[in-house]
Amino acid sequence: MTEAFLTNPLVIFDLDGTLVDTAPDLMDSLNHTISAVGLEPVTFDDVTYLVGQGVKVMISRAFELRKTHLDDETAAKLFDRFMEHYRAHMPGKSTVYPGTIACLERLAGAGIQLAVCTNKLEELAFPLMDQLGLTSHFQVITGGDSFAVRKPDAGHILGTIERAGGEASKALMIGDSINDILAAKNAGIPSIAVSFGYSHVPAAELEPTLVIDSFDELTPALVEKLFAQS
Ligand SMILES: O=C(O)COP(=O)(O)O
Ligand SMILES: [Mg+2]
Repeated sequence: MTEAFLTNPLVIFDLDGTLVDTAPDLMDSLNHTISAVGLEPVTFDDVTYLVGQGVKVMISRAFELRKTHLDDETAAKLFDRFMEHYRAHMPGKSTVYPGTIACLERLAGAGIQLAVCTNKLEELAFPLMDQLGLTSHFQVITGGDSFAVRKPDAGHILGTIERAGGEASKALMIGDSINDILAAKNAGIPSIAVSFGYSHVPAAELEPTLVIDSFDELTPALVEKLFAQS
């Protein structure tokens, strides 16, 4: 119910590994990319190490995994190769996690504002969200290149809150990786870690305010409780 809140709270979602299971496509495009230089394909087990800091970091980490040097010129070429492949196959096998849409509708119905704060580049995040029918649920979507900094820098979250017309004292971050939880801590806001994403350690070890195993658990009452505690 809208009157549950005096000011409009803002719930900020991460994208990859939180709203959308993008790993199969990220891995397909990454393997297509690194095959150009003969690097051995990565596997699904590597996802938690590779994903979280955007495309450039993902490519450089694949080279680290294979103990191979990556020079700047090759990195630039491989970045273009990744972008072309990922864009061409979008939305591919990526799916919205179960219970997500119902959760977004439940929160919005209670007068909660919704935003996305992803390290994915805008030119990938925006069309992917469009194609999965997610865009209209959010007031604001910011990507890894929307500001001069990105998660885990507080500036990414604070910039998202500002664009949404929200207040840090009434904002909550929900994500799957250390970058999300650290960014929330750096911004001084509570956080929820989802246990089903691409974290390299169990969600509880990220030390969020709370861990959830499904969006079915995320209710307006829970959001209100977290603000009351913080
Ligand atoms: O694309 C990435 O590496 C991370 O994206 P995310 O911030 O939405 O998890
Ligand atoms: Mg993520």
